[in-house]
Amino acid sequence: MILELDCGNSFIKWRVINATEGAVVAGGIVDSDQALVAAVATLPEAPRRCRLVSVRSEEETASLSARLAQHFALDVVVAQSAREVSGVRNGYDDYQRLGLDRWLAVLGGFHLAHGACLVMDFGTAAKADFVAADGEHLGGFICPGMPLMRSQLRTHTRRIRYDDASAERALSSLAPGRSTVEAVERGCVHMLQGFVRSQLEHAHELWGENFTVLLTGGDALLVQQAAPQARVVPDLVFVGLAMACPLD
Ligand SMILES: Nc1ncnc2c1ncn2[C@@H]1O[C@H](COP(=O)(O)OP(=O)(O)O)[C@@H](O)[C@H]1O
Ligand SMILES: CC(C)(COP(=O)(O)O)[C@@H](O)C(=O)NCCC(=O)O
Ligand SMILES: [K+]
Repeated sequence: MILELDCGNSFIKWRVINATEGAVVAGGIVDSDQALVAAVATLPEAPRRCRLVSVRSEEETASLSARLAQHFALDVVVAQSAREVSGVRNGYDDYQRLGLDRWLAVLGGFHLAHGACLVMDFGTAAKADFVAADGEHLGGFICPGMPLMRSQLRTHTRRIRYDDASAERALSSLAPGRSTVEAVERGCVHMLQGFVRSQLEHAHELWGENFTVLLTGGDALLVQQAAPQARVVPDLVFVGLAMACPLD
């Protein structure tokens, strides 16, 4: 069994795969290292190996690795930046600066698309990355995702205040809001969908009709209607993680 982790700025996504077939046997989303340890401790069979990607600080990533080594005697392989993997070339001037979650989503996206692709990831931040048919990563865009937009409005205004349960209810429609919570939650979704449409336009300018669109991240479903042709791949970062960190 292999434990795989995707440590984002808000949540740790984890799953356990069978080392031989790669079948997913367990998984979940947790908001702390402690909660991860607790979840893994309840598994019927302890994982023997672990690979992870993190966009957290070096210290946080090292501390999580140490905790996993201590609790489960796991050897942890941490994904590292690279100029090129599996025919995909990192497009950043300084390849080490490209967020590792973006890099792995790009690797996974190109692998699944077998050609030009637009990869969009909706987590704490919203990210779009472009990969040409020859594997060249052309770069991308980063803007605030749903959690950041929402918290900026709540923090920097006096009268925008609402709870998580009403936020969830507000997203049952995208019609003009008739309350603060509806106006904000739906407004932010419209911002993200606008982002998606402009990335699609850019991809059309580059490649005409010849490209694949991949959506991932915790908020991918909020934007799906803006990209009806897109493939939603919730585990896209894990696809790239396996490519960047083969364990055999
Ligand atoms: N089952 C879930 N658990 C937690 N957050 C979720 C879940 N499904 C969707 N989300 C949403 O996903 C977003 C976080 O996305 P994620 O890709 O995990 O971010 P990050 O990688 O930056 O930590 C949040 O806006 C959250 O509300
Ligand atoms: C852009 C990000 C903050 C996204 O983080 P996430 O939303 O996945 O938590 C992360 O990919 C990152 O720290 N990138 C480094 C900067 C860059 O990619 O240019
Ligand atoms: K992420």
